[in-house]
Amino acid sequence: MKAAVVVFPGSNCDRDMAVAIEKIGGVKPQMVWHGETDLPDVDLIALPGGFSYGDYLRTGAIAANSPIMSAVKKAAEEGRHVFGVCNGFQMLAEAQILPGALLRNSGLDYVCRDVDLVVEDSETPFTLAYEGGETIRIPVAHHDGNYFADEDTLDRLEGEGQVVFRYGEAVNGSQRNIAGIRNKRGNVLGMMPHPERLIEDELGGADGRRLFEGLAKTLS
Ligand SMILES: NC(=O)CC[C@H](N)C(=O)O
Repeated sequence: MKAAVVVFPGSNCDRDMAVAIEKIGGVKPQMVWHGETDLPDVDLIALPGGFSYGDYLRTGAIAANSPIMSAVKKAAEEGRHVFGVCNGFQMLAEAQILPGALLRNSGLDYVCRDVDLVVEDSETPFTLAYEGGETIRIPVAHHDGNYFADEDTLDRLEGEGQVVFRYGEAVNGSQRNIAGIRNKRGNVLGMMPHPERLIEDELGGADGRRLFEGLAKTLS
């Protein structure tokens, strides 16, 4: 699987993402600086977690206006796979590549722990190695993970099967416990939990591994 990981000032999960892609996908991804205007010819573009621009203004808002994001938007429209984790999801929402917004956690605290996550849709290219309805354990680490959208948008997301992951417990106040959504076409996924942090038992668990296995299967 040919992949690129976009790096922003303040990214801190870019290396973990690159390691997961290389270990499971078999090919070292290209690291692309946010100031570039073109993406390499890849099948997967990953927007990693972190604190781009120190989360100033609103988290993900400045990164969403980086030069590379026009290319990311175009790639998404062309059907290439785009995967945003945590700060990457916040950027996808700010860039309006995915609907909704990630607000401050309802408890106003930074939540950093493993959480139960229900795989609502196991038919996306990102989740096909999971069972539908399965509960997995994946870490979260964020202060702005409280997913918000208006009721019509939420109903549409649910109706079209675009809710891919839902928290199996109270985490951050997200509407309808939404933890991850996809676009209508299914080639863009944004999620707050970090599957790239849990890809082997030595790290405390491997529930994140199958996401990359699914991608590798789809994109090989
Ligand atoms: N791990 C991360 O990507 C942190 C995300 C983010 N900037 C927040 O705390 O909300």
